[in-house]
Amino acid sequence: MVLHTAQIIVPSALALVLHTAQIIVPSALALVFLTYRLSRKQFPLPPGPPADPVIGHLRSIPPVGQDVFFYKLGKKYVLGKSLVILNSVQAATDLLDKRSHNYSHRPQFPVFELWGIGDLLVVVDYGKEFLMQRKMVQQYFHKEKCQDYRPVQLREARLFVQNLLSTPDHWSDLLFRFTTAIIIDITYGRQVVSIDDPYVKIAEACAGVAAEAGAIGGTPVDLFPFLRYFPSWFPGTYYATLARKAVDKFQRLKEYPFVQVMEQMKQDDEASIKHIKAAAAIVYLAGAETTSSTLCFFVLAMVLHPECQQKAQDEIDAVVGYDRLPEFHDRENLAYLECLLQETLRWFQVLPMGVPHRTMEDDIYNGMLIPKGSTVIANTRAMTLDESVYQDPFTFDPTRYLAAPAGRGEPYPTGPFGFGRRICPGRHFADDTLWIAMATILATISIAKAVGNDGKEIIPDVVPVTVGSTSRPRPFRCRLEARNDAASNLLRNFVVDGVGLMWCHQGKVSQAARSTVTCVHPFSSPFTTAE
Ligand code: HEM
Repeated sequence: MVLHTAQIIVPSALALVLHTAQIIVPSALALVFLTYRLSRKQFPLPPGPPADPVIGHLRSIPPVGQDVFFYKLGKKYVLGKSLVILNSVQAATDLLDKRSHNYSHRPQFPVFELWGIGDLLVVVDYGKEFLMQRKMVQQYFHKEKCQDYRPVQLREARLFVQNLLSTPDHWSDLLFRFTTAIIIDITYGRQVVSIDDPYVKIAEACAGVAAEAGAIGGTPVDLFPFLRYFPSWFPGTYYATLARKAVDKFQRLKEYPFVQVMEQMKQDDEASIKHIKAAAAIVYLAGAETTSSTLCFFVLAMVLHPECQQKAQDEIDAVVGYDRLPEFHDRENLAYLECLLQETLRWFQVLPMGVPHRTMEDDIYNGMLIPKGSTVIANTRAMTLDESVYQDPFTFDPTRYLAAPAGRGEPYPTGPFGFGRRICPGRHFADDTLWIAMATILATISIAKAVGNDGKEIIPDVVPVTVGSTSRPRPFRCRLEARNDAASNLLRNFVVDGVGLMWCHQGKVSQAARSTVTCVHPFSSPFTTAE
């Protein structure tokens, strides 16, 4: 017997629900289930599009561009059943924030389990293990604590632009190394000084695998976990096979840095070692690629909108001047740059559909039943394109946030960092990294369209590539040059402990060149006797 076939279609822009899998159960069991369901029958399931028998809507979900697919569908349907897509900030805050006690679980993630990292915070189900890891990460990344890491972020931002000017064509690789270097320094207490640093290589390898791994919680093997036990020739097992091949890369991400830290370790009990290892690994995994991809969107926006770049540079020149580089304390005086950062987060998101949540219990929302165990997805892409909130939502326009008459006073985007008890614990830290990177780049670098062999400017494609759950701009070329002599001199003169760090060119630098910038290293500090 096929369950959950009936759907009521209610046009609305709120959200929608899809039946990812309709289950065939023996009739006795179905009877129990149906009796149970009859008592809830006064509340309709949210509507969704027509489904196939057995596999439900599996065939209708595209492998790429799911955020826009759900955004368009959300204009037609309201909340639904097994897979609930929330397309409005209102629905997401009502459910994921205000009823977070019921919406903080995660669905099963067989792909992560096959990688051997099913115990990491981002995928671990709500419970004891979650609370332990979440507390640990939050303890080191709450807003005030993040100020401790600013010296490292500042140093790396300046090293990044120095290296950018030496090898401008590698700008997107350098961005990844920039965000990874910060994470590695504050997490494991190690300064990245070489282009071939093993920590960066490990992060790169894992990011590469994750980019090909399908939507988080949305691959056939996530929707039908039993597929993991089927041979690789069986339809729908592709992502399980891929995951098995990558297991060693993720184990290395978890183990390698930790082994290094163990050498400095005092004795500790086994349970805390396990939690610390997992918490450090998720920071390593979740922190670098997300931030560097957001910065790639920023570079794209600057190439396509030179007028916005000019406005931000004029503001920086007026506030910071020409004889120093931006510092964190300048932030409060750079209102346009603030809007530019927020507009970058709204324009495109690195995780346009966040990470799926799951309900613990049945819930009634706006007269509709959201059954226990539903997978709930906050579709941030749809929220940031909501015409009732943002005028011309596809246009990159930082002034939209300014009060009238300069702008329209539209709200900063809600959702790029998720919702409720699972909201990104690294958001304050990421915000600082994004800000100092943008401020330093704009103060020193001019970003322009590349010129092709035909002498014409190359206009990059604005539509990002969304593979699986993550989005980033399609690879594009651009022209990056020092803005003026003052900027060149400031960069040339920026040194760490008296020695400029051009690690892109020099490979490794000597111990003497290493920074003495001090900061607390969250996950190594519990072990080390003296830092
Ligand atoms: C621009 C950069 C970033 C973006 C856009 C971003 C976005 C997100 C989103 C959308 C989620 C899912 C939230 C939810 O389930 O509702 C998430 C979770 C998470 N993020 Fe971030 N993130 C960023 C940077 C970081 C950084 C720098 C760190 C570490 C320091 C970090 C650590 C985590 C962790 C540990 C989780 C899992 C939280 C949980 O499941 O309880 N993220 N992030």
